Amino acid sequence: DVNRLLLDQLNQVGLVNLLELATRPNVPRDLANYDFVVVGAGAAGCALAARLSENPQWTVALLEAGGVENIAHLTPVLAGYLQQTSSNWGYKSVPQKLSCLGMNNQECALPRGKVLGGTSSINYMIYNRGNRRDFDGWSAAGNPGWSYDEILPYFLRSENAQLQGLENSPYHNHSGPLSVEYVRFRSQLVDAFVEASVESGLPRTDYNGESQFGVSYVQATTLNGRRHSAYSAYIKPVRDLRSNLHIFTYARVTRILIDDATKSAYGVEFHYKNKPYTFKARKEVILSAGAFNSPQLLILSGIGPEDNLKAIGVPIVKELPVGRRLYDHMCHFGPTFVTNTTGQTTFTSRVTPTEVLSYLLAGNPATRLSSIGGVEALAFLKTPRSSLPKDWPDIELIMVAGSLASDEGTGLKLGANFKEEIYDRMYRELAQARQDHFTLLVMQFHPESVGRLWLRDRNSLGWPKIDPKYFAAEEDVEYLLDGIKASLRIMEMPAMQKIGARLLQRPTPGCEGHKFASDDYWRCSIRTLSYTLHHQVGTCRMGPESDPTAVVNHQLKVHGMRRLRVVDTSIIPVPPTAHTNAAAFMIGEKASDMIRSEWS
Ligand SMILES: Cc1cc2nc3c(=O)[nH]c(=O)nc-3n(C[C@H](O)[C@H](O)[C@H](O)COP(=O)(O)OP(=O)(O)OC[C@H]3O[C@@H](n4cnc5c(N)ncnc54)[C@H](O)[C@@H]3O)c2cc1C
Repeated sequence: DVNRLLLDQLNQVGLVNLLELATRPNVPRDLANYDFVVVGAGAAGCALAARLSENPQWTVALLEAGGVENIAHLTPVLAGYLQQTSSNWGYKSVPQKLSCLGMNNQECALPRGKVLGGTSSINYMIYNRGNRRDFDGWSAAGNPGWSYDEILPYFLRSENAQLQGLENSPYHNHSGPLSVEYVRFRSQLVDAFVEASVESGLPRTDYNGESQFGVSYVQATTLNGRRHSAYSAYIKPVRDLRSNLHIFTYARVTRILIDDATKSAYGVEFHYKNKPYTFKARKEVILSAGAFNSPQLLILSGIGPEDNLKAIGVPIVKELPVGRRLYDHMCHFGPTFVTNTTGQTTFTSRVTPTEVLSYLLAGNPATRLSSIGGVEALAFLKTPRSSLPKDWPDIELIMVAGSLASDEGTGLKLGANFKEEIYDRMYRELAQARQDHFTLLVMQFHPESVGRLWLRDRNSLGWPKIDPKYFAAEEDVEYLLDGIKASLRIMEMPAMQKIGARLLQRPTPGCEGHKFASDDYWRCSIRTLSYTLHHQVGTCRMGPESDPTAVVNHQLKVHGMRRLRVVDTSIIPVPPTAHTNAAAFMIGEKASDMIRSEWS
């Protein structure tokens, strides 16, 4: 019927969310009581709140600092632009000495989602779970319940896979809330890359299946070519059906309320439209505010390292190493290769009005608009330097049908804080000539470098200080160098020769003193074009009480505290062999079971 059709169309373009905000603002009632107060509607927070509210006896408040998604969030090709919107918290690192030399003021950009859906609403939508050994390692480190065999059911529970050829795989489920599909739009460049990878000896693989090792077209958290965020997957389908689930946007939590005598959390303070409010939690307060904001909230509430709490004048409730460890996955943004093809690189300005109409109105999932920011394939490799077991990759190549030139310097360059001269001297000409090209981002999975996060003052609306210390360990650069060499070997394969793929002959600014493409040139380039894939973990590290680096235990309860958990990627103890969004959903799902079994 016409109304339904109209609603469907409005939904497609994200307008329903905006209307919802205008017509149904959820105004908080001061001092309201809930069973559970969940802070942050990101990947883990949405999964958790949706699962907890399945029990009609329990009331759940989900508090989110940001607003709602719109058409830009839903359209995968625009991923790179979202970092410049108010849906990004906009964090930057403190100036780095050994990395991000190509960024303004040597500050690495550290985007995070600030919107219903959190970072799952602004990320690049790559769906990737990790290696069996990652989780077995968590379990062996004193975290019972987190081995691969025990967490796989939670990855599956969240997934609704529409992956051709994997219909019968025991590693995929087809009935969960989160849609996972292959990106339908594919360039000739990715076909050549996959073929060349196979020619170089890599097997074709399902990197979320039995073995990660090899090459695959990318699996994405999209539904019919549109972003499927935590909000779209978990909350939207149920929010009108559950009167026990209350969702508040633009609600910025500033402190956890704690009874000092019993060390029990009993509520939160937050700001809504510049006014302070309090919510009480009868059962638990759960922080799902992400790898930067969950530790910030703990420290603001007196749970953190003694020196930091003393320095900012917050009374100590519990001394814990909050923020003391910060891991991430660092990349080299490149190498970039030009090709003899035409019309294959994802230039956003090349999107035609016909493609837009066919995507928006006919819902065609196979247009350029469904490309997840140009990412088309992943390859998981081992470098000769790795001493890890043979089935545990240490490098990933992320094949992107473009570069900073794809949006002519209007999106990614600004989002990542690249200096103008990087764009001018390496990419501008590619954009002007609409020269076909692609980039292989080379990412290291298991870095030795460890950063940290702390607070400079007790301003609850301020930014945490973040020093990721990328490449403090020299060895990390050597891994990426090996990864770059592996990518160059793939370029020598016949499938790459067929499309005339050759290294872009534009030296990285600042590295001209080294012979182009020599080892020292690449080492310099790695420290200059240092690009994080935003997989920050470890700031509220999970581990047993005996572990001096641990903040939460295996049930995600904050050590020494009662009725307080952290449920998000900050609990991940070491960087996984994966991008971190899938793990966030898994953590939300698993936490909901732990909470259910405790309170039921
Ligand atoms: C640009 C970018 C691209 C990425 N691409 C990928 C990818 O392709 N694949 C992948 O697997 N991973 C990717 N990641 C990483 C991945 O998306 C995140 O690790 C994951 O989504 C984090 O989930 P989370 O639940 O831990 O936190 P988040 O999703 O960040 O959720 C935290 C939520 O808490 C809210 N919040 C924070 N503080 C407060 C407060 N004080 N009061 C109220 N609310 C608050 C935030 O606004 C946010 O909504 C990317 C990340 C970024 C930034």
